[in-house]
Amino acid sequence: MTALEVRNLHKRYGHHVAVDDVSFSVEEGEIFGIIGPNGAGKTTTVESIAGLRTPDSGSISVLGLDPIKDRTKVRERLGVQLQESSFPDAIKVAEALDLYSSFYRDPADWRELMDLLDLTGKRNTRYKALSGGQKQRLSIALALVGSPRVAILDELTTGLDPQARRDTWTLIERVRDTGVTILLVTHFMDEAERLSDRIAVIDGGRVAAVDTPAGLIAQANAVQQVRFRVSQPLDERVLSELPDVTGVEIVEGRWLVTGRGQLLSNVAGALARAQVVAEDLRVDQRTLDDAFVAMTGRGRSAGVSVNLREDG
Ligand SMILES: Nc1ncnc2c1ncn2[C@@H]1O[C@H](COP(=O)(O)OP(=O)(O)OP(=O)(O)O)[C@@H](O)[C@H]1O
Repeated sequence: MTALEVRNLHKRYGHHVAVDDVSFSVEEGEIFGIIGPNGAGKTTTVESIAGLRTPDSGSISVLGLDPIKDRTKVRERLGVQLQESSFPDAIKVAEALDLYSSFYRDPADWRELMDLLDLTGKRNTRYKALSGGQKQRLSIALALVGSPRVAILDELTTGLDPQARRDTWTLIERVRDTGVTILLVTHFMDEAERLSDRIAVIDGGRVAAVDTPAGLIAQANAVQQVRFRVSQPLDERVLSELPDVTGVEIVEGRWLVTGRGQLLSNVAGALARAQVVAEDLRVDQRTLDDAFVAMTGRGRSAGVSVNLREDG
């Protein structure tokens, strides 16, 4: 069943068009990522889904309900963790969870949630005394306390250290495993790639592509490189004449082959046919980050955080 359906969404602020004909749908049980440069219209889109902004035109359905007309019913079913949530400094973790759960007719067991989010040891700690990671985990817990069927998580791991980010990812997967559909807005390509079943790339208020992470990487057909040394002489044309190869260089005895598509298997096949053994073979693995840059023409300078994969 479709959990979320956004059709031809438009939203402008004065003369500025923030969202320009955005459409996508999210199936129940999916983690659906939204990525895009700063100012792309991501927050405006998810806040419209949450009923916090009124679109100029287009339609939104959350589990078959309209976020504006059916506001109360949507609130019962949709959990929202937005950017920069803040709570009263003096409130304690358990108090905040207890208070928020009282807003819902059929809340989750907040003690279980506190446990799931590894906050039980901090139950009597005041908000101001929590670390950044603990505050973030509390805001996720509060987004889930109403037992939502759909959760919106906006910039989930901004400001967290690498270990806390990984712990948060594991946690989100656990939440998804309980059947919650998750809409994840993120600047972090590694986060989107690791967590999302499918991703929408939004750029300039428009959807540039919707696909699985692997599909987006393949669609972008980004440039790849294969590097190796050879122990026997090799005619450069064996490689330069291969389909999809755009460049061959030899730098200090090291071959560097640049190309697209099935570069690695093409190069490996050509070397095998020439009976040349490649040594110290390295492949620059393509990531979602490369696909994003290829699709939007933007990288770090546009405010996109680039996280190199550890195995990259
Ligand atoms: N309340 C507002 N009034 C005027 N302009 C706004 C308002 N909110 C957003 N905008 C503008 O609309 C555009 C889209 O903003 P939005 O916050 O949706 O983008 P975003 O993709 O979430 O960006 P970021 O990644 O920086 O959070 C931006 O150019 C922004 O400056």
